[in-house]
Amino acid sequence: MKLKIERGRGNSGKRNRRKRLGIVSRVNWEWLKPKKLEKSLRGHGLAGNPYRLLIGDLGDYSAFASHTKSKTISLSDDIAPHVLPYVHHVIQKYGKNSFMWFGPNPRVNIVEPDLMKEIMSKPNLFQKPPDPLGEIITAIANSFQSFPDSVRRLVNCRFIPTKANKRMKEVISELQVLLRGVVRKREKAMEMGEARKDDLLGILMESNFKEIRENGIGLSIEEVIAECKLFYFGGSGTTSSLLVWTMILLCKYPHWQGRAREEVLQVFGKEDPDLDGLNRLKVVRSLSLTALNSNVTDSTRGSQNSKSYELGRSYKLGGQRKVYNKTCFTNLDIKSNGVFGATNGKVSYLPFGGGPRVCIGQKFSMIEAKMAIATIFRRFSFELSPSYAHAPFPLFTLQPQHGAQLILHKL
Ligand code: HEM
Repeated sequence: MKLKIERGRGNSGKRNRRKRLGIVSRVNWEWLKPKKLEKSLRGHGLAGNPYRLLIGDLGDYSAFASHTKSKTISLSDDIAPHVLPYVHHVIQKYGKNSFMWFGPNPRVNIVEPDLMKEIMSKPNLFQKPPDPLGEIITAIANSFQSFPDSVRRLVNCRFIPTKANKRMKEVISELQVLLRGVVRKREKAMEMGEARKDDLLGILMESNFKEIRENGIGLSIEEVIAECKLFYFGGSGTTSSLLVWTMILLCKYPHWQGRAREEVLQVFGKEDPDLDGLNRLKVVRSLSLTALNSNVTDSTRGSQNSKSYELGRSYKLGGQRKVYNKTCFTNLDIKSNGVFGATNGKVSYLPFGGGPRVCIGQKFSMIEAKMAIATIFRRFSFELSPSYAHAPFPLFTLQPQHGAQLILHKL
């Protein structure tokens, strides 16, 4: 009996200690650490709002986003205030060397192309998020959700069982089961010597199989699936979004639409487009590159360095701080005197990212886009429908929020 009482006391003592430790670590995470980071950021010459408990700038971020989501802009307007209104507001208020709070995590805004390039070229100092697909899915999920849920998801990083979240979880696990089945089938085929080597999964599995056989290390099934999903998500929305903005842009500039068509007809005549001809489409390529400039709105790098790092001549970065590496602050525009008129030359041009983690599909996507453009332009001319409302909307890539209503005229 005595033993029982002592054990009981011991357990409740442990529970109390754990509770106290839990409270201490929450206070540290929710308040002390962000305040310490804030002091260090300000000490390095960066400016931003004071940290607000748990929520940081997320309330303002969401309010600005909801406000602009209900509006449309003119085709000649700068898209930055519409696409990333809060980031734009913070930069207007605090300047280029600024930061904002995503919950208790600060993010530094980087808008100068040279600094972006410097960050992207140093993947050991500025790491890509370990799960870029997770970031994309979270971004997509958040943009569909109402503010309190999305904020709680971001702040707590916990699963909140809302209807949308539950459906998202179901879809993700259905996709996982489906893909695992496909990979297992391929594994069996490989074992029987009947493997397909003419698609991404086949090539990936073959090289992985070889690596395991020769060196004893390789990707797990889950990692193979993650790679395939990354390619699928990274490659599908991006190129179609590029095509849509190229067409919208060329409705605004019918003169350039005419020049692109002339080039396509000159190169292919009545023949179907081929790879050799696509490589000769200079005007089409330049126009696509121009439309691309505002395709991907931002990308993120985390900096986990304990030592501080001097970025350009502007400021030092260091500590466990996220770097919000933005690439959107250029306009979807071309001037009549040249296709690169308003995009400040090639200096600010980073649509495929940069450094060793540059987009692996950039050449492929340009071929895809030129093939689609060549096919459409030979058969149709097009103009914007009066019902088109210009509202670029960030969903990893930029999407036309109300669709892209175009009127096609058969040639
Ligand atoms: C217009 C089309 C495209 C654009 C604008 C684009 C843009 C980008 C950007 C900006 C990044 C780097 C993100 C970062 O640094 O955080 C990236 C990475 C990536 N892209 Fe693309 N992309 C396009 C097409 C494609 C296609 C067609 C594929 C696949 C077939 C693809 C596969 C990938 C992959 C796998 C990565 C990750 C590379 C890595 O982390 O090492 N992309 N893309």
